[in-house]
Amino acid sequence: MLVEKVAFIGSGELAESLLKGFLDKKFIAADQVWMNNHTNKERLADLEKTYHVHTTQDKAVALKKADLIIFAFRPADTSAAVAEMKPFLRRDQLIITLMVGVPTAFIQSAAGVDLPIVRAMPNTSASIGLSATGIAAGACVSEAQLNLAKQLFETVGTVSVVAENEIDVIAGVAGSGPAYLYYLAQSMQEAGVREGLSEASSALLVQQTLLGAANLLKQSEKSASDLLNAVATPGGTTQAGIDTLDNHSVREAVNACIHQAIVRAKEMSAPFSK
Ligand SMILES: NC(=O)C1=CN([C@@H]2O[C@H](COP(=O)(O)OP(=O)(O)OC[C@H]3O[C@@H](n4cnc5c(N)ncnc54)[C@H](O)[C@@H]3O)[C@@H](O)[C@H]2O)C=CC1
Ligand SMILES: O=C(O)[C@@H]1CCC=N1
Repeated sequence: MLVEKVAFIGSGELAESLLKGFLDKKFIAADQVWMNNHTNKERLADLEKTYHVHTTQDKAVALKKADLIIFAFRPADTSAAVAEMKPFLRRDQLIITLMVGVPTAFIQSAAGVDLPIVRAMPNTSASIGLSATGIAAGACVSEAQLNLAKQLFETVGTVSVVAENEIDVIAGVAGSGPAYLYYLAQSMQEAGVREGLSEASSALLVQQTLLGAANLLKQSEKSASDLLNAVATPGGTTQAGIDTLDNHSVREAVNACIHQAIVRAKEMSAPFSK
């Protein structure tokens, strides 16, 4: 399946991360892309200037002849956005929806048409081709359409095809996941500075440490716990640090963090599941 025209409805942080990744990997060319939002003309002008894509505040223009439509607005804006799009949505268009907590069945029923809708949960690392994305097929999606969505997200990272009820878990682990690591990076950088490093030096050391550890975790045959043990010389500095994390119940905190993110996804889905 070839894609002729892609419309992004909603042009915020995630839409830009995906756009950048898709263009860099040449899955689509800039002149095949229409970016839309409903109020922020300046944002559209910036995107047009940076990526040379088409932009429009008119949904009819964005959606006309679009064969791939990406819903990238916030969950709370779903009903209004789908109502605006309703006259222009057709069964031969593939929709990819990114909103946390919004089931494909809700969009289907709000649109009033049997639309092929793939639910996807990528993360912002798509901008550099390193997203961990989960995708799930809605009721009317053919195998070819699911494959197209898979191919699309494979251009910007790894893809796990899951059942739709697992998307909330993927949101909690991988959609929000980069933020947990940025939180860790912030904390490590601040600690480095507090202990006497310059801001620049601490930032570089932390960036490279995270990058090296992530690459090794991906490339090595060893598990995270084997790799941890390889760093922690018995009686050494690492063990002193890890014992302190354990004393502060950081493992439990990470579990609770992911659990709460998933609970929030479920809370957010409540208005759409009635
Ligand atoms: N930011 C992230 O890392 C991730 C976000 N998501 C999901 O992606 C969606 C977008 O998130 P962000 O990009 O962070 O939000 P954002 O707030 O940066 O962008 C939302 C965009 O939607 C536009 N919008 C609102 N109502 C609209 C309407 N009626 N018609 C057209 N455009 C409209 C806004 O103008 C804005 O451009 C959310 O639903 C979120 O749950 C999913 C995975 C990761
Ligand atoms: O924070 C959020 O709600 C969105 C969904 C996953 C990542 N960002």
